[in-house]
Amino acid sequence: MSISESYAKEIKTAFRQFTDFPIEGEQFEDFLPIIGNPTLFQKLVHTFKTHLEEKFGKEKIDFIAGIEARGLLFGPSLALALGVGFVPIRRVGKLPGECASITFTKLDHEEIFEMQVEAIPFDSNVVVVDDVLATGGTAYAAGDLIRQVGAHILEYDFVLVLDSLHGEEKLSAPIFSILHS
Ligand SMILES: O=P(O)(O)OC[C@H]1O[C@H](OP(=O)(O)OP(=O)(O)O)[C@H](O)[C@@H]1O
Ligand SMILES: Nc1ncnc2[nH]cnc12
Repeated sequence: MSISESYAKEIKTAFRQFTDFPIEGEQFEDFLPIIGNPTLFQKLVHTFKTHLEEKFGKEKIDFIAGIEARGLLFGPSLALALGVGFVPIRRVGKLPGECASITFTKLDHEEIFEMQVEAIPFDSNVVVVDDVLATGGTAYAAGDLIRQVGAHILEYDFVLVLDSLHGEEKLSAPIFSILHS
């Protein structure tokens, strides 16, 4: 078994499943135990870093953009490991200054996400990160914000993709995921 396969196996085991969260009928995949364990957290960051450096080299990525809430928890660590900047994508009303904005649907409600327009210079190359890709609405919205400021999405990186929800079909940039289920 390769190092990346063995790390992926450990990361998979650490996910916890919660039934009927956040609403009835949903099976929630909780990745927080991974970042609660420094050894696993290192392995998570190492897996993304190794993949991104192999695919894009050390120079091409300008920013990691992390999606609220869980993309904000490991995105900065990955950005630091890669030696690139980190930019947060947050729910409306949390970021000061001029923001790009997008409205989308998440489960049973509407959400508005924002990104500061001066956070990413025109023409920058960005990797968007989050814990889980489910229906793809959140990741699509994040991608729209990146494009609104004239930057490019090199790739979306997830810890887990829920293949049965076909979120990938909504996205117009490549996807990398440590795990699929
Ligand atoms: O692909 P989608 O169907 O859009 O779902 C994926 C999103 O859902 C989860 O966030 P959630 O809103 O549950 O958590 P948060 O309130 O902590 O951001 C997850 O962290 C992703 O951001
Ligand atoms: N099943 C799930 N687990 C974790 N995050 C999610 N976001 C949407 N669906 C999810």
